[in-house]
Amino acid sequence: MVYLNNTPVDELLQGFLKVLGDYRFNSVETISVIDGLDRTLAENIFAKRSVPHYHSSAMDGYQVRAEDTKMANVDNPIFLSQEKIKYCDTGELIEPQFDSVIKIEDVHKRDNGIEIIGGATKWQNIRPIGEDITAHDLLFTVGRKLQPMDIAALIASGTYQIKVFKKPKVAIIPTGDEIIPWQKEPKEGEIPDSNSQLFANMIKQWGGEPTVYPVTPDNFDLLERVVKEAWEENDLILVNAGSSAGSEDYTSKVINHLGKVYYHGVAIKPGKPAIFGKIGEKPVIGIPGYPVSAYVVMEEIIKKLYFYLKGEKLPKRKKIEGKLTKPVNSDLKFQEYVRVKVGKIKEQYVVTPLARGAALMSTVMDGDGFLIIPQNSEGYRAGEVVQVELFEDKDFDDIFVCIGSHDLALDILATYLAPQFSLSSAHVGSLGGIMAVKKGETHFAGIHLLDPQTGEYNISYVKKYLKDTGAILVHLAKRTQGLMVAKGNPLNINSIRDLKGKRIANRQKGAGTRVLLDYLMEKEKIKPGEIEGYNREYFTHLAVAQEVKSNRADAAMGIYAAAKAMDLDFVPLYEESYDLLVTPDFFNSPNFKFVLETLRTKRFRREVEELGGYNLNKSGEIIFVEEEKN
Ligand SMILES: Nc1nc2c(c(=O)[nH]1)N[C@H]1C(S)=C(S)[C@@H](COP(=O)(O)OP(=O)(O)OC[C@H]3O[C@@H](n4cnc5c(N)ncnc54)[C@H](O)[C@@H]3O)O[C@H]1N2
Ligand code: MOO
Repeated sequence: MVYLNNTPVDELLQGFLKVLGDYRFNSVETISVIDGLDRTLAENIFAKRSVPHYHSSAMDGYQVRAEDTKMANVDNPIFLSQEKIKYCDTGELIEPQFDSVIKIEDVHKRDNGIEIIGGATKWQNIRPIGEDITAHDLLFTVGRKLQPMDIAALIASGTYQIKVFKKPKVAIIPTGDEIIPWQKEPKEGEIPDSNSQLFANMIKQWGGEPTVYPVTPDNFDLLERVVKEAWEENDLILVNAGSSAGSEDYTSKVINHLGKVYYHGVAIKPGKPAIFGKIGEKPVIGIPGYPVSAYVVMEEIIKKLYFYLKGEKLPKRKKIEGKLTKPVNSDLKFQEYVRVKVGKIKEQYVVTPLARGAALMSTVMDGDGFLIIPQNSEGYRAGEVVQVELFEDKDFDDIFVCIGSHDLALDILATYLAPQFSLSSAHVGSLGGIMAVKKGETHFAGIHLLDPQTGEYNISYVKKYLKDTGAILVHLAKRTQGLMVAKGNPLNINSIRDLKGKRIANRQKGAGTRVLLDYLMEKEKIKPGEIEGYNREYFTHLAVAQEVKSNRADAAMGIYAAAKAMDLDFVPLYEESYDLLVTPDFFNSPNFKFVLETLRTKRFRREVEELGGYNLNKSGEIIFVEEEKN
């Protein structure tokens, strides 16, 4: 074994399966058929009896002999006396002397019998023995994962006990001195054990039986004891964290002591420090600690291994192709798993890469899938068509893409759209939003851009950038922009002039708030060099508010609601117009009508105004239309 080598993922999987030889998760147990949902059959099943197991009536009506009805027609009604018929309900046994059923609505009841005006054919409205399932038919083969109708059919055809594969037992061993049980409130430096539940629930989704062991501190003997115990009780053992090069990473030492490590380090990112070993015949795997690294190793390696050892077909991720909105670079040494958001604009998928950090659970939570960049590839350019493997098969028609400046009103709007629709938003600032509308990469964008010449908001930008594409500007809110300062305003900051010599947290170029700050600074003839932190950029109101809150900045330009959310003081400076810039296509779709109607409701307006610093009297008003030119 080479310590922390860099084995390509496919080579590792093949090699490790070879190491595991004939080992399989194939213990079998017998269970009642009614407990069989989602269980995997370990036997072939043949029908014990036919369904139906007797000739039965398919309708409510009268059993007759077809022969007796032959002559009946409209002009020649036939009367059948009580002895020649028998009433039956749907599903009832057909008596041997009869061979046909006439529906109740096709007969006229008479005293002592019925009258019919049409002949019945033999076997009409009768379900013969075995119509559905015939005794001795092969129903299912080994490996069938039982579904609700399967279980119903098994019961109907006489199988009550079934042999299924035992659920593979998977041990999950969280380790690390900083890791505490998930129920405890963490102090600084402590991390609640969230990964174990990630693993346990993935294992459950795969039909396995996870057991989470107590958190084990970074200690060789303690870890060895838990691994031994878990090894006795389980089919697969997962040890979490302690896989990288740090001196307290005991996982590989313990595996090597009890068995052997075959691979340490795989050429994927995130997830590279994973460990693959074997104790006795059982696989023992060390999974990296960062949640996304852990998720990638589970999805890409453990899942394949698990289904192989279970003898089941691997559930594959659905793939779609879409246009990349931003470039993604990749490390040549690794196969990279970039989490992406997917939107569907005019029948085309657009793919936006999310942040890359291996610790960012939110990138899996908010993401729709993986963009997998092969080893030895430098990545992709913006505009390239790329393939995405979806985490879940979704209906993208019900997802509205909103790329632009962020506002809390959009979050509230999202709560009104749910559950029919969801809002997939990316925060790239107002100018970024305008460009996304122009390039057809979003349905709409939130924008608030001041025209320093006219003092007017948004319209001049739409005229300038969207004169060919066309777009509709719909008003969302008037909101108060100002300075967020520490509680009690200890530095007595009351105007833009007071920022001189102070530390600020600034918004990124192209953000409406940044344009406004520059405008106000220009008016006061203040140079960027006179304000510390002018060049430190953040992407949201809350991010800059957080900087003030934690005293890394004295002030930040932003909206009242963000100051309030962070319990900061607020110095109001300017009322701006925050509008939605909508593509003509989306504007004319029924989906946008729903948005527009929501913006105009009292309830929505009031809820946003309650955040403070908002006026929604005119939300939903169409303020400017730039016609589409062909
Ligand atoms: N000097 C080096 N440092 C690191 C390297 C390296 O090559 N050299 N690799 C980095 C990479 S890449 C990864 S991935 C991580 C893997 O780290 P470990 O598997 O050793 O895990 P830890 O260091 O113990 O933890 C990392 C991170 O994950 C959190 N964690 C751990 N267990 C849990 C849990 N059960 N629930 C939630 N979160 C958990 C842990 O607190 C850490 O924040 O190493 C890099 N470092
Ligand atoms: O492998 Mo680490 O998992 O890149 O972040």
